[in-house]
Amino acid sequence: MAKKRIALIAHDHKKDEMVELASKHADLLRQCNLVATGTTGKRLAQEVGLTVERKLSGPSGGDLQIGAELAEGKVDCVIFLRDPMTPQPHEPDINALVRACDVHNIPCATNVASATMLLAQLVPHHHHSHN
Ligand SMILES: O=C(CO)COP(=O)(O)O
Repeated sequence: MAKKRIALIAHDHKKDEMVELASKHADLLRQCNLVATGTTGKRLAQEVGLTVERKLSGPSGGDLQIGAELAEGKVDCVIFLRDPMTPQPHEPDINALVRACDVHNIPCATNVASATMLLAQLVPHHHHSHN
């Protein structure tokens, strides 16, 4: 089965949570192709040791780059830890990415609880038969 391509994006106040989430699921994430916005990707590489393709930072267009890939069928799953308490200058870009997920029916988790459930479903478990 082809590797899943997962997009990982977190706003500044959510980056610690993203690093913690990715650390917990590092074994799984290492089996995937990862793409991230600039600063999120940098932290995941430096602090979790993941290999991540880095796009531009969100406010410079990173969300749009990921949204464009997604529209072309190149993204299987999005984890987007948005900060619901802080206005973002690039809110239209954020909405565009989440909208693209809905247009193309791509799973998009916007908080740690849903991200945890999504990741648990991502890779089919291999059952060993003991017959
Ligand atoms: O702003 C973002 C998503 O909207 C995230 O961008 P960074 O990962 O570059 O901080």
